[in-house]
Amino acid sequence: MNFVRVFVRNMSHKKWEPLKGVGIIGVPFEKGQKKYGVSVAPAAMRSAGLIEHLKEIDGLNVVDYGDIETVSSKQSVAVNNMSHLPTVSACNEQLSERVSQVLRDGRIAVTIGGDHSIGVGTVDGHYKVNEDMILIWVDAHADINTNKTSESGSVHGMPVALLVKELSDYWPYLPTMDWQVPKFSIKNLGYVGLRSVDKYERLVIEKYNVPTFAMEDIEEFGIKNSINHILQTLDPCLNKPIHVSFDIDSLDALEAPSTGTPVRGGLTLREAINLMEIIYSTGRLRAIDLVEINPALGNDSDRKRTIEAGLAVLRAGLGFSRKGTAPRGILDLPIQTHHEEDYLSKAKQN
Ligand SMILES: NC(=[NH2+])NCCC[C@H](N)C(=O)O
Ligand SMILES: [Mn+2]
Ligand SMILES: [Mn+2]
Repeated sequence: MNFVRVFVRNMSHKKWEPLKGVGIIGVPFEKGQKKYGVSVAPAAMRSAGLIEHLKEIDGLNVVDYGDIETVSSKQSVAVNNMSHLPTVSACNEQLSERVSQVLRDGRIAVTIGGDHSIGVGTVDGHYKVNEDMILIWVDAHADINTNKTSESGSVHGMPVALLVKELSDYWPYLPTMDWQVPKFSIKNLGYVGLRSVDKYERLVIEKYNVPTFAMEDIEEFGIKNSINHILQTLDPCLNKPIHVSFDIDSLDALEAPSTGTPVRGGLTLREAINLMEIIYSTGRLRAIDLVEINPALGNDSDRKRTIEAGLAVLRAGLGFSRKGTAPRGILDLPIQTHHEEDYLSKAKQN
């Protein structure tokens, strides 16, 4: 009787078996934009103690899946207004596989970029494992240009448009991208933090009614209501896996100066931490990308501040509590605080 009940419960919760922990993937890649240095971020994050910091989170098991090997593609196909497409494509193809592997291993996939063009690989890899996933794009920018609407020709401004099926007809044939079939629906996308949106990007967001909390909306509703509204809208039954693609430039340029396309007037670190804590607390967060940290930009203090902000965002998304955690095995310890000692010795004296 007991056995049957346990068995049934396990069956119905098959998808939400307890996670084994997180898997870290580094993507030292910068060909999705034009500035030197964003490819250094995974190494900079690692030497700032990324793995150790995450291991300090109570009970979190961390496995490092290493870096994606990024090589310049020798294929010389050119697509109009799309810089380094074959190289971007080759990196994302590998990344997609690695993300799927981490998720299939029962871990949250934490990907450290790299520029935001790597969102193609992370979301593609997540979608292959969880077709019902929802995507929260936290960014100053919408990254939903096509090669026809982009003013920069940089693929880091195009990943969302490459991913969503509703925009597939707006692209020409993209050589080297055959591995990636845009199946993800724009109906499962939400934006947080926008404040630099190109004309056609705005058109797309309005046409498809993408739940969007730009900075002025966050001003009005606060970060907590904003993210809760997005989660409710995309997933009214509150049972879908969540992917957060976090561009460090969503933070105010004062909080995260070392990034390629900074925009003033962004999220405070406190808002970003709160956002990640709320998403973590759903128990459904399955993938985080942290992108666009560029340690080569700014001075030492800029670099340090930006990396620390990135670490704080990741920790908040993975269960770190600002209230602190009790030491393990506390029940076995004789609990006696200094206060109690004082009190007892005073009581004895009297
Ligand atoms: N991931 C980023 N930081 N993207 C910035 C994109 C800027 C601009 N909208 C463009 O398409 O070029
Ligand atoms: Mn971005
Ligand atoms: Mn951005």
